[in-house]
Amino acid sequence: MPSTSAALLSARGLRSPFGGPFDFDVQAGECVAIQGPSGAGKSVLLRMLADLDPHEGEASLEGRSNKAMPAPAWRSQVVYQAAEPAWWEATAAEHFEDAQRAFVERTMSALGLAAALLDSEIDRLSTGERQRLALVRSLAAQPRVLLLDEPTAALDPEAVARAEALLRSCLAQGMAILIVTHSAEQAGRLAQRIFHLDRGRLTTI
Ligand SMILES: Nc1ncnc2c1ncn2[C@@H]1O[C@H](COP(=O)(O)OP(=O)(O)OP(=O)(O)O)[C@@H](O)[C@H]1O
Repeated sequence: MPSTSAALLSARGLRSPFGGPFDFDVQAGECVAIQGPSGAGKSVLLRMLADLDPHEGEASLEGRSNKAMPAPAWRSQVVYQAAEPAWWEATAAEHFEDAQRAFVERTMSALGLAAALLDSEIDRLSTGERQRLALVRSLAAQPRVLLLDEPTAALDPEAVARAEALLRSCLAQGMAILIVTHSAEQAGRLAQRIFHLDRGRLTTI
């Protein structure tokens, strides 16, 4: 599914024992939803794109291969958010730089989160609060490409609407988003294209 215009993100022959080869382009400002049964290889695809899982083939950002960049440089621009994001400090606040504070509080407010939650112990937060804070953390990295693995699975409908509005504003600013979602409604609301993955093979709906 490669396209002719310059893509923000490209996959060429990207594959592992768990899926592929994947060949596709995603444009700046485009959202692609990835759907498919449990175990189909959706997370593996995102993790290969973020250079977090071993793979053959390559991913490129505006034509620049991930092989030509140190992994941390690639991962700072192509950010993967796991379905169950990891936290390595006691509070969310400790995961942010001071310079990010204004952005973090603004983004938390957009997601319906009180800034006081930043200083709560992560373990005491609700699953939905942690999930939204993970989205704040992903966005604070200012990625060019955001790879989201079921980012709203734990959220109520109002919180889902807030998260989707935020993602739409990111798309309007030129971010590319790939989102794994089991919700056909969410895919329809957010995505310009839907990829269907089954047993590691990709088709476009
Ligand atoms: N490092 C690994 N070692 C062994 N098996 C793996 C590894 N990584 C992924 N797999 C297998 O690859 C398959 C795809 O896993 P993946 O997590 O991508 O599925 P998924 O489509 O995201 O599923 P779900 O919707 O349940 O999250 C699964 O069968 C999984 O067990």
